Amino acid sequence: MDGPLPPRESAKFIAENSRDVFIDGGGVRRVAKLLLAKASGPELRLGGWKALHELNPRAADEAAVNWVFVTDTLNFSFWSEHEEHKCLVGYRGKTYSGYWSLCAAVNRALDEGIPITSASYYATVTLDQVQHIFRSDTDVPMPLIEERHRILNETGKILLEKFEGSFLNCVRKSEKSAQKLMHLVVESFPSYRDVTQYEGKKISFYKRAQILVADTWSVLEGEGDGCFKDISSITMFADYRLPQVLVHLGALKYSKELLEKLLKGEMLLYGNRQEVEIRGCSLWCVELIRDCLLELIENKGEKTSGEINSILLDYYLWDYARDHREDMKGIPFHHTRCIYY
Ligand SMILES: Nc1nc2c(c(CN[C@H]3C=C[C@H](O)[C@@H]3O)cn2[C@@H]2O[C@H](COP(=O)(O)O)[C@@H](O)[C@H]2O)c(=O)[nH]1
Repeated sequence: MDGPLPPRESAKFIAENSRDVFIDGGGVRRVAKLLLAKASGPELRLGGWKALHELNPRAADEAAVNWVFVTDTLNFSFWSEHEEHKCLVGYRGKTYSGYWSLCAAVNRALDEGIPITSASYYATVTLDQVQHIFRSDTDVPMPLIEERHRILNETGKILLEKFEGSFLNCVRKSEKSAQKLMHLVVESFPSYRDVTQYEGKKISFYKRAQILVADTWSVLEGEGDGCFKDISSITMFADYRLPQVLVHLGALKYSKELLEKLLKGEMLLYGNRQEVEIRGCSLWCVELIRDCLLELIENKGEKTSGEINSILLDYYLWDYARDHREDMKGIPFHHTRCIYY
């Protein structure tokens, strides 16, 4: 049976057939120009992953790779129905929300002597222990906590059975190919199988598998086992934040009907046509921004610190969304509750 279209081809197909989400060529060029000004800065380079984010591991060793694996295994669905009422985690004097609340909880557990990044621990961790580890400082728990527990047990058991309990062994089996690692992750771990249908075709986004490869590349600083020769074949990660920031920057537009639905906070089911169009057009939009940016860099003869790829653009735009939360308040993000992003 033939597999789904790969993410990049899926996104192109969706963008060509989309009925409620559109890419704005002028907006794409404006975003590329915004990024051109940053091309030689600290944000658009591999080192930013550690330099700009205090919760990410400093090391580039096996423990750091297993930290990335467990956080990206749980890297989904942090949004809350009411923005002012959400899960928060305090860690070392700072309060974290969203994705960072997950990282803060992982680091807090490690500080408490709980080996949350060890497969031999999370393969049999109980729901009570998971609720304690990811406890919130507010009365709003981290969303999908039961699913997170189920996925930890499932993933831990597979990592023990197939990769002697360490994700670094999985990385080494990929022989420094980002594509091979992405497919090995999707084949081995069911919760990473971010695939659905669109207009009769099987399509894939593999959002968590792609960000896992990207974060592995980042934590290993692009060297040794993390020196993936095809890292630039990884696309942006189709989550719920990137669409919001692309609309805010004018590179993506919604139909009136879809915008009204999102402004009302209506839920979209995973695999729903409009949800797929939001994710697919966002992915394709970032590919076009990257192409435009690379052209601008070449025309300007701009020096960059290394190859600019969709991963670095994605990281930058995601961080931009975090830093401009207030400015983006009027732009809705789509509400889909699932384990894939
Ligand atoms: N496209 C894209 N989506 C990303 C990330 C990250 C974390 N990566 C950072 C960590 C280290 C690196 O330096 C990266 O900067 C999380 N997410 C997704 O966002 C959503 C959470 O959003 P909020 O509710 O605002 O926290 C959720 O779907 C989550 O899966 C990314 O980078 N790109």
